[in-house]
Amino acid sequence: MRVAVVGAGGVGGLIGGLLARAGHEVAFVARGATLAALRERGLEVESPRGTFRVAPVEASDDPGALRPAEAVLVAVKGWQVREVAPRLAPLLAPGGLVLPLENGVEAAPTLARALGEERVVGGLCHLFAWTEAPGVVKHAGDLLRVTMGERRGGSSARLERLAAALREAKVDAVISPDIEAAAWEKFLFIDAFGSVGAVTRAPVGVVRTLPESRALLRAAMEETAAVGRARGVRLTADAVEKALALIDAVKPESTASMQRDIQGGRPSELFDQPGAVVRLAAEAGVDAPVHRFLYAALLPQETAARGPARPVP
Ligand SMILES: NC(=O)C1=CN([C@@H]2O[C@H](COP(=O)(O)OP(=O)(O)OC[C@H]3O[C@@H](n4cnc5c(N)ncnc54)[C@H](OP(=O)(O)O)[C@@H]3O)[C@@H](O)[C@H]2O)C=CC1
Ligand SMILES: CC(C)(CO)C(=O)C(=O)O
Repeated sequence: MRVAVVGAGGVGGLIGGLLARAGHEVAFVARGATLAALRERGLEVESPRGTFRVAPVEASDDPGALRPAEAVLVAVKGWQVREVAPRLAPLLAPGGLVLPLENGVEAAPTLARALGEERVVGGLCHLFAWTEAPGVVKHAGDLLRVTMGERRGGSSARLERLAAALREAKVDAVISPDIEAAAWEKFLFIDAFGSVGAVTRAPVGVVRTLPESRALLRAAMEETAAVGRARGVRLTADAVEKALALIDAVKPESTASMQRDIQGGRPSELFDQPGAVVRLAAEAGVDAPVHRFLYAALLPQETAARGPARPVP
């Protein structure tokens, strides 16, 4: 299968690298130091599912310079989706699909507005990966799952083909009957994990153990679930309990990627996670005081990292 991966960072480098190792034809949209490294040395992946190098690597910073693909995997940060979406049309082969892998719940609608509803499926991933150096990706732990689904619900032949390719690549591919609910389930987990982690500056083992910070985690999750339900998302009654169980299953020293970006003084997905909850709550007429606090408390640091310009929602 020919696959294009937009963004060769933690998620895109790992999944694209594994697909290439399994014999699929993979092209990357990358830029700057990452593009230079891919062209000079190829892509290096270190994962419990194998440590290997892919070389040569087909890569460009211009989506129009790459041959179209049957599947386009979008693995940039949430705010970067809005920047790249209008440039991706030339990457899509006739009948090709776009799969977003971002945290948050806005990547798929953003891509659908830019590329057409029919082109875009829903998606998300569960894994811990990061860029060690440009073109060098590390993956830790057993978790390596991609969940996807047609946005109108259920599966399709095109998703089955992509799932088969991912499984050949040793990625656990799951097709969800309700991808919107699956995305919100991940969202209420990751937003609370990252936002409360960033505000407390503590790893999950500390946050989940102190009763006061555990209560904040739960309150954030309940608020996000209420916003989702007000918007018609079919979250199960035990969605918050399931998200808390996931928090309890994570290694105690873990932090979420948004939290690491905030603590590292880098631009983060603040506007795509707690900022999005505040925005989506206002649209749905739901009060979201916990997220208004989390967002306000983290905004000065985000502004310092980005300068005064905010990404356009
Ligand atoms: N890392 C993880 O473990 C997980 C992450 N996620 C989610 O996946 C998404 C991606 O995260 P992650 O992989 O960690 O992010 P990274 O920052 O590691 O990777 C994103 C990559 O996309 C590149 N990029 C951004 N814009 C462009 C562009 N216009 N053209 C070419 N390349 C571009 C970036 O380049 P540059 O460095 O130049 O900006 C970077 O290499 C996020 O939404 C995250 O929340 C979900 C589950 C787990
Ligand atoms: C917690 C984790 C690794 C789970 O997939 C994640 O999504 C993130 O850190 O952004």
